[in-house]
Amino acid sequence: MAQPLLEPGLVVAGHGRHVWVETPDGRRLICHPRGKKSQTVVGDRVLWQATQDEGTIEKVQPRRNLFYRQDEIRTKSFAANLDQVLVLIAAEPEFSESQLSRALIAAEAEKIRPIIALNKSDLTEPFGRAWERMGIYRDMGYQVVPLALKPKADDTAATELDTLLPLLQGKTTLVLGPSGSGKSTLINRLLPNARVLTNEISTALNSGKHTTTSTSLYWVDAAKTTAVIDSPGFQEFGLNHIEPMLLASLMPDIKAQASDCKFYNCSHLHEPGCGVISMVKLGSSPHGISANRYKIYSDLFEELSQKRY
Ligand SMILES: Nc1nc2c(ncn2[C@@H]2O[C@H](COP(=O)(O)OP(=O)(O)OP(=O)(O)O)[C@@H](O)[C@H]2O)c(=O)[nH]1
Ligand SMILES: [Zn+2]
Repeated sequence: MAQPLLEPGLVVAGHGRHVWVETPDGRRLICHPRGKKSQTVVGDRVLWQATQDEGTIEKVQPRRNLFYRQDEIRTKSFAANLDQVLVLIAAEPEFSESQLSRALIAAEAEKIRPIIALNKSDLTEPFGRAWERMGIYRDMGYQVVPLALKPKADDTAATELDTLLPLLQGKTTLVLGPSGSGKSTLINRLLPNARVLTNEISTALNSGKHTTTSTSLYWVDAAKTTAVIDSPGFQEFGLNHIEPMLLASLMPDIKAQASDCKFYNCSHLHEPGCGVISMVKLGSSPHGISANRYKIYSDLFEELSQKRY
């Protein structure tokens, strides 16, 4: 008997154990994983085999990287093979530096370039304050892009996406952002049909039973070279897979001082002669570490030390 034909595909949406796979010629079909253990996530390149009108995933190609999210109970992978992560925050509501730092650490851990976009530049005063708070992140080398995705005032000049679009071109970008930062506005501006697609995906994957939104990959251009991945409604990134002793190397401001420590295995929490601790005292002077960032470091170190599973 001839070997059944395996076809290539890209996972473009996932919900529970069912995924939507897109074929190179643009067809989309529901696929189920083979066996209980195997798991596929959005962005996975797979080989699948047709079964009646659906498919079975036979093989997941090796991943370049993998991103995690976490809820109260467990950590789950949810997106793979990313070129970059766009962390969207806004002048209002005031963003949490802890949440921002966690997103940056998650990206660093997978060696994915993060871009920070600060939305609502039309809100002059809060934006000015927020832009200032971003100063230390710019000093760390992160690119921070100002945006006005949907200004309240009728200021059309400010609505341009010109600064952002070239950064997305030809890449697969995971868009992350806290509620209210303008993520839906961004997705809708990049792809006016996204909402329609979301409904289509929910219907396909849930047979219309309920409409829990899922992580989805959208093509921004007709040639399918530029993609954004949207993962609605989640707050926490899975960081539990990170060794606490690696944390400093994933935070550029801490890392820059960690070579000055007396002990090679310094945790930068209490050791004498610690290069990091001495720089915290300098606050956010050019080479200092802000008290806020150091607190984020020590809190997260503690968290990662406790939750080892
Ligand atoms: N002033 C101003 N308001 C904006 C801008 N971009 C988005 N908004 C508004 O901010 C609010 C939140 O935007 P959404 O796109 O719904 O934000 P979201 O991140 O998807 O939030 P959730 O729907 O809660 O996940 C909406 O009222 C938008 O109209 C902007 O550039 N300037
Ligand atoms: Zn140290």
